Amino acid sequence: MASSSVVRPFLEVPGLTEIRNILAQLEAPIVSALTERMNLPTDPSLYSDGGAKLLSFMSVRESIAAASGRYDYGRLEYPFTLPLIPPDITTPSNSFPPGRFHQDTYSGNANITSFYLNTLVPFFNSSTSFFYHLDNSTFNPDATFNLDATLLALLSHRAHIGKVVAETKFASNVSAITQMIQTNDTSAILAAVTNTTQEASVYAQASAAAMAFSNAWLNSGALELTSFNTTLQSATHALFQELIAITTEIEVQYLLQRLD
Ligand SMILES: O=C(O)C(=O)C[C@]1(C(=O)O)C=C[C@@H](O)C=C1
Repeated sequence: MASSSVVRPFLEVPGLTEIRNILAQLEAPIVSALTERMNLPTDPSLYSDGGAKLLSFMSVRESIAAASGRYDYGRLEYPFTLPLIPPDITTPSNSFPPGRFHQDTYSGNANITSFYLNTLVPFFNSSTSFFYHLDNSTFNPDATFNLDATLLALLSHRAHIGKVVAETKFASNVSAITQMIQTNDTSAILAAVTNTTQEASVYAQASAAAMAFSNAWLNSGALELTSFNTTLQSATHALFQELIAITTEIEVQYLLQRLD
């Protein structure tokens, strides 16, 4: 992992249209993982400790992932259980011109974990499992935590792409946003990064993905209630609503530190 003493590469961020395409490409994997997870029964004891068991499961995976560079500079993947990469510091000899990625200290992972445990886990109440066990057992804690970890990593990656969304917005509106940063005007920054038309299009795409996945599961003869479609739509909507809020907060926090 890069450290603050190592010279970091100059990473230029893509334009807004390209980044929105990148965000859109994460919708199907997220809804797919959500659909899978909703079709595994949940032993309530797995989460009765406020998520401690899940985080301890993830910490082992994240240590292995860190060793292979998953959380390195510019990867836009931030661990839930390990220290974060040190921030960039702008100096006269090491300037960060608009359009160049600038690492800050903020992570949205605590918000993602709390949303996951409090809002999404209650949707995970399937009584059947797609794992077939000859002894008819349905509980499978390892498979369950694996999907949780996969889904959480996808949500986190998607939300932290907000850092490059923020950078590209900064580059296209430097003087106004610089003034907002200098006056610490969080509400003006929030207004500058919010685009409700784009949010509506994210909801529509996520909803279309949910429809396609639930139809695929139902058509495959999966042991699903016919209400699965509606339940998946509700979970998907709740998820994307929160994901957009967390992405937006990551954008605001990134900009507040942009000139540091
Ligand atoms: O596409 C943007 O402009 C973003 O800032 C990303 C995003 C999102 O999370 O999808 C977040 C906030 C905006 O209000 C709209 C969409």
